[in-house]
Amino acid sequence: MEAFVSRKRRRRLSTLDDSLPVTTEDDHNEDDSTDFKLAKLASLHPNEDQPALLEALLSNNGSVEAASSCLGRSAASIGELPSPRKRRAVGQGHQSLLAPFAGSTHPAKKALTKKGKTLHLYAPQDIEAHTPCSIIHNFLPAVEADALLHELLAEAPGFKKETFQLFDRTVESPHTMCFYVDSLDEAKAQQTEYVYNGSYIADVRRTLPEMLKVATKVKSTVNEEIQRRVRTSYPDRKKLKYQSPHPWIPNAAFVNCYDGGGDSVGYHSDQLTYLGPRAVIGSLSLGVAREFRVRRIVPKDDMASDAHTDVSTAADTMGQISIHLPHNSLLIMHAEMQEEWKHSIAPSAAIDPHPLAGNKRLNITYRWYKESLHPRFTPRCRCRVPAVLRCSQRSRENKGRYMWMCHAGYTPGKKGCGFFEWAVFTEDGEPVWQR
Ligand SMILES: O=C(O)CCC(=O)C(=O)O
Ligand SMILES: [Fe+2]
Repeated sequence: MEAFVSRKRRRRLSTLDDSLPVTTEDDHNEDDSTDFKLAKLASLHPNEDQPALLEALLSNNGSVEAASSCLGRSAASIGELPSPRKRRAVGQGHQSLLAPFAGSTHPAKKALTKKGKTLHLYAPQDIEAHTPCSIIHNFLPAVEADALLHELLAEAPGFKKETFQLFDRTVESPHTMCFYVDSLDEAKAQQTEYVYNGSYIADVRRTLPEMLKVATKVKSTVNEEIQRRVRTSYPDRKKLKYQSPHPWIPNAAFVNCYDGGGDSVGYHSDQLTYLGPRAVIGSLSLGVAREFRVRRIVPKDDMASDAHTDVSTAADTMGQISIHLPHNSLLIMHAEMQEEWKHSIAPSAAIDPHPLAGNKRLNITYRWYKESLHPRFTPRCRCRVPAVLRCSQRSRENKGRYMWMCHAGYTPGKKGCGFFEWAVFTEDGEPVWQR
């Protein structure tokens, strides 16, 4: 904090400042620009990411002090804990249906998970009742799944690790991946127009023949599943606010490769920038079976009320659910997933090698890139880079609101401009441009 207080004040940046009310509580600081306030907060809460800091600032009317105490209530309790939290070992055995919920067409009202615990789910009925996902086992005829796996195994040695920025550290994802689109024109546009983590993707490939064939089946199944979910699980049997009423069209895919149990992907929500609100994703697993873990996002305000919650355990407040993803299973992440839950592929101490893939798991996440969210339409930040679309998840006050933000914070070596603008969408999730 000292360093920031004693250093020369930075130039006031306009856009974010305009959207943030300047508080009178912070008497001496009311001239501080928002990025200065963010920097102060970041120095006080190094474990928080920039969006979380910004949300804390927003929901505390721009007061660094109030935002810090809101974020800090949980951090302060670290010292009070007598010992590091002990994780209880969880049985890995297969399970039959969760009897009381079997046959239910509605998601259970009461959370089944508890702080620090992992609930393992295998049966499709349980998965759809307790998570925002549905799963179809043995999705493709066996020969087709094998052909697709062969096609991807031949590609995988050329895949790369993704890099992203965590404050001033550049971090590599602990698995490799590659991006595929359906036409050469689209690949060119992706390489020159679409920005991810502040840079362009150099290696964008054309969807392979087996992938394309399978995409047709994924498309019809995902659309059927969306309709079924609306009928069986959503209030008044209506699609969610901001969810598209149109059929889902898979036109892009990230293919992930996990080579051995050590490869993984940490908890995250998928970027909505080009998919829009309430995105649906079809995720096909091939090769080694792995655990897909999901957990509900808990607003910071709720966590703060738990005296024994610290920053490291906060994520675990509600516990997590592990979904077993065997070879040839299609997982559908429904419209409520990205905004309200996070997901990950957990590292695994032991895996069963697959006859074709050995230690590898290949995964295709089919996505629908919306033309209306092409970067030629979306706002640019002051770094002149298309802004990133995020959903406010951590503060109760702004929960569910969408915002356009400077891409930085995710970009290796870039500092960012602090750009922020609330995003406006129609009921059907189409962007409404304010300019
Ligand atoms: O490998 C998986 O099943 C999930 C991958 C994932 O989360 C992603 O590509 O965003
Ligand atoms: Fe993801």
